[in-house]
Amino acid sequence: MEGNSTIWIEKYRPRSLEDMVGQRQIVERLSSYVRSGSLPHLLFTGPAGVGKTTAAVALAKEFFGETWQMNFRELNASDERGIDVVRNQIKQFARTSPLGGATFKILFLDEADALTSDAQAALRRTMENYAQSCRFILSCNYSSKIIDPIQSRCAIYRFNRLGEGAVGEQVHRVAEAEGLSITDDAVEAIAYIAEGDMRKALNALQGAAILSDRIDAGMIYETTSTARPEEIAELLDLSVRGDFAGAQGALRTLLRDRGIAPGELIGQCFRALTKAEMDTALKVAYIDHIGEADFRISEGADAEIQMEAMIALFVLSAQKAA
Ligand SMILES: Nc1ncnc2c1ncn2[C@@H]1O[C@H](COP(=O)(O)OP(=O)(O)OP(=O)(O)O)[C@@H](O)[C@H]1O
Repeated sequence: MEGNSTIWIEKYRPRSLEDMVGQRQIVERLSSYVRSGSLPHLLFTGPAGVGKTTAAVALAKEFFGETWQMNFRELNASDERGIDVVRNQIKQFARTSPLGGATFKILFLDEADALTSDAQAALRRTMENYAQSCRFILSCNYSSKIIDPIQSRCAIYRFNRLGEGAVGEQVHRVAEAEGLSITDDAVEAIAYIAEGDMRKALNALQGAAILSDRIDAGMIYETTSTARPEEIAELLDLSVRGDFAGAQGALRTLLRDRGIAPGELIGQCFRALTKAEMDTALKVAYIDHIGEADFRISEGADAEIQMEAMIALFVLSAQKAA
């Protein structure tokens, strides 16, 4: 079956701006460039998997039609971060004339924030010198890492994490196209796991579809090694009630039996806490304990010991607050 051999994020990458889900304001503004036939340099910022590359490719297709591949080039700045990439590849592409009757070319530079500041300074000059023949679309996670003179030459587009509705819509589309049946709970589970990242969402769907063409929430949590939100809520609830043995048992089940990575589990506890309705002082203490454990694990401390220590501190803080 084709679906098993192709990566769905590529197979179902929207081919036009109109086919993208979410990001409506951005899609509308980008479409108006196509209608007017003119394009400034653009800076796309935002988290992974929300449509920055997709929008750049779709924009090029809509501007150039059949000749889009001749007039569009994608480079990833994290492959080569120094000034040479600007001097060689970028300048080389920018200076040559557009083809097939196009009035300019588009260079899409992914992970532009990986460029060194020297490389960014050279890029700024290239953007100025070849603005007639080439428009730049720079993409990055944080615009603060892009030097001001580049930012001021670009129209800035901030891509947000996709909402649960948008993720669900695309998951339904792909499931239908692949002939899968999927429960509402499974769609919800995918949206929970994805945290607004469509790449994560479609990979979770494809991972579960290897097991069966009838997908439920359990399969999604299982194949992505993620705890269910109810399990996290129970862990927190046991510790708030001061039941250390119970919380410790729940934690060990998740870590040892279910094989959930400590980093993932800490992230899930953090997300659950930020939304939880509980005493503010206790919530503050819990978030502080999470930050401490997260930091220590990142420094190389034993993850399981740190997680248990975190639970112990949860219980102590709850007892103090009682
Ligand atoms: N808004 C969207 N609508 C539909 N599908 C999307 C959308 N955003 C992302 N996708 C899907 O997720 C995949 C990854 O998205 P994309 O490459 O555009 O991410 P990105 O924002 O450029 O992330 P990165 O910063 O990691 O490069 C796409 O191939 C597409 O299948």
